[in-house]
Amino acid sequence: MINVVCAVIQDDDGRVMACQRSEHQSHAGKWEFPGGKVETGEDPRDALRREIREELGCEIEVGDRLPEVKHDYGDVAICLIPFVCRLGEGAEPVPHEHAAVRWLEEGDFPSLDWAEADIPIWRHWIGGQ
Ligand SMILES: Nc1nc2c([nH]c(=O)n2[C@@H]2O[C@H](COP(=O)(O)OP(=O)(O)OP(=O)(O)O)[C@@H](O)[C@H]2O)c(=O)[nH]1
Repeated sequence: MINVVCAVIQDDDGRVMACQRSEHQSHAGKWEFPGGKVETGEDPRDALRREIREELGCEIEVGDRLPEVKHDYGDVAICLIPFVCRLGEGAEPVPHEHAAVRWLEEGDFPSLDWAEADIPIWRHWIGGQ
């Protein structure tokens, strides 16, 4: 089981950032929350800040942890750990690895083709809003 952290980044209008995996990544074309694998011994929040710097070239403020989702893709099983986040002061995210970035309103979530592990996360998110 691989621990993967992801960021539910909220803006001031309550919209949330979603990223589309690019064609040279696994699960190409699927939408996800930005993040990545936690390295051995790494604090999950530090891992998330590191991944967001790599993927979006910016700083985030990492807040509350949301319920994790365990999902077996067959070739790999992950434990996906989401955190509620905000962009850092003056941050301007630029996708370095993803094919696209979108800011979603509540009604937008069901229309995207999500990575399977992410579906319980956004359902929990919009259920709690
Ligand atoms: N970052 C991220 N990864 C996710 C999410 N949902 C989900 O199933 N994953 C999966 O978790 C795994 C680890 O993510 P990663 O971004 O570090 O993967 P990677 O491209 O470096 O490695 P990989 O291509 O070998 O899988 C991938 O298999 C990815 O598809 C998510 O919301 N965010």
